[in-house]
Amino acid sequence: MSLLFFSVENSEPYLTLEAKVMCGVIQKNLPIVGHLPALGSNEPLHRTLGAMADKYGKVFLIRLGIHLALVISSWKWQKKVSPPTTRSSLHVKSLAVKLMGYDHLMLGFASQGPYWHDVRKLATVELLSNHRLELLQHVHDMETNSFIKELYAECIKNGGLVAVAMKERFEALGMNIAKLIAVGLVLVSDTVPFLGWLDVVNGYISKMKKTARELDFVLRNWVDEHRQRRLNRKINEEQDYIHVMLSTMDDGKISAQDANTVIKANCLDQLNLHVGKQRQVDESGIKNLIYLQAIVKDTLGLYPAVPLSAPRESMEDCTVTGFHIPAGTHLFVNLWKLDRDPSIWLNPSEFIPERFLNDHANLDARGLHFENLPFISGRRKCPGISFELQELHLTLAQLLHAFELGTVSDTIVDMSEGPGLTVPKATPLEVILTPRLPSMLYDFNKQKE
Ligand code: HEM
Repeated sequence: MSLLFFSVENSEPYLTLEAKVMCGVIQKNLPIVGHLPALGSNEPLHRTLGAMADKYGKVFLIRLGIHLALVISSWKWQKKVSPPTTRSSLHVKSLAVKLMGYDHLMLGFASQGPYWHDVRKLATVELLSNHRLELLQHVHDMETNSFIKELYAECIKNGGLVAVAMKERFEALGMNIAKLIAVGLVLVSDTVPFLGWLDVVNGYISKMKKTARELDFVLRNWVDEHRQRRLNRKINEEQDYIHVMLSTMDDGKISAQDANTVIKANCLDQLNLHVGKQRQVDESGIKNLIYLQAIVKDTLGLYPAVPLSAPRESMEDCTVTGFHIPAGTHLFVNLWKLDRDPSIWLNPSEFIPERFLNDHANLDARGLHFENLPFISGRRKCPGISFELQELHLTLAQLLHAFELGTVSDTIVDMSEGPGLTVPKATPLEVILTPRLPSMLYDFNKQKE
């Protein structure tokens, strides 16, 4: 089977418009059942298609304007229609795609072909390669540190806690990092915002606290060991300094007691500063934060930033497990529904990161496991996976380590989704931040000097 993607910014309003005009459901051996009022409503398309999957099954056809579209909501089906090396694909031509994708020049909007191939290679081998991300790890660390520092400073200025609208903050952080790391993919904040994970604040404070404790534990062990090693080394290094002080004493310029005090203070100051810096979690510490990784996985499953794959088109007639699929049929994979399959996940709509510690411990989100596909799989899978995971882990770790998070007046966070290609929150997220760690870790004393 030959399939292909195209991406449409704001594709949901576009699809909804067309769907309003002529939309019905065809199932194998079933007639069109009529119009779907829900498609004309404000409900996000992935939810509408998800509800249809509950009614009509994990695979069904809809009529979308003049096109037929196959909608897949099960990982078993997705596996059958999206082999990683699908060839000879045809790009869906549409005016909307042409206009919004700069005449198919943006990577996500480009037709499969030599241009897409070259730009994709540039993105995966150069801009977003693991090697490059490793080289530029300090950019991630630096930007995330100053993001946390800024929030911390606001807390201090406000007498200990502050209410912050997070969306803009995350957008600015993502933008800064993306600009520095992948100049040329600026599209990130426009089309692939990656902020949905903070929604987990909704009733999950205890899980956040558990993560913070995990961070404390891992870092404390590391710091204790490190502090001891560092102290020993520092004492050796100070030997030279001591010799100088002793000779100054011999000259009668300083007493032995004063010399001792100066040496100790000097030694401890430097050590505190050094250890203080290390107590802020960095990229190298993330691999030990198993629970934090589970939180990110479960959040990506519950709130995939791209809930519905961009439609692809079959170039020729084909059969998918007994179903006849005519050439020109569009394909949508409902990633949102797929990640909530009750035959795989216990209580799929609930936030239970523990599932990734036990039964599904070996699953990762990189497109190898079809049960969990927030970045999709195959040739058009997201090239920003490593970048994104690095950023999510680091920002979440730093944030939960540095602050207690709460909601304004302890209200439940409104989780409703707004319209768009990605899943933005309908209402802005405001959280109350209260520092957990001493200000020494953020170099405020040093800054005052
Ligand atoms: C949580 C964050 C993200 C998620 C869940 C995500 C998910 C996805 C998915 C599902 C697709 C395939 C869409 C389709 O059906 O065509 C995709 C494509 C893409 N993503 Fe991401 N993405 C994320 C972040 C990023 C970031 C940070 C970047 C860039 C630094 C990025 C760059 C791209 C590009 C360029 C494509 C198009 C690839 C192509 O068409 O060959 N994504 N993403």
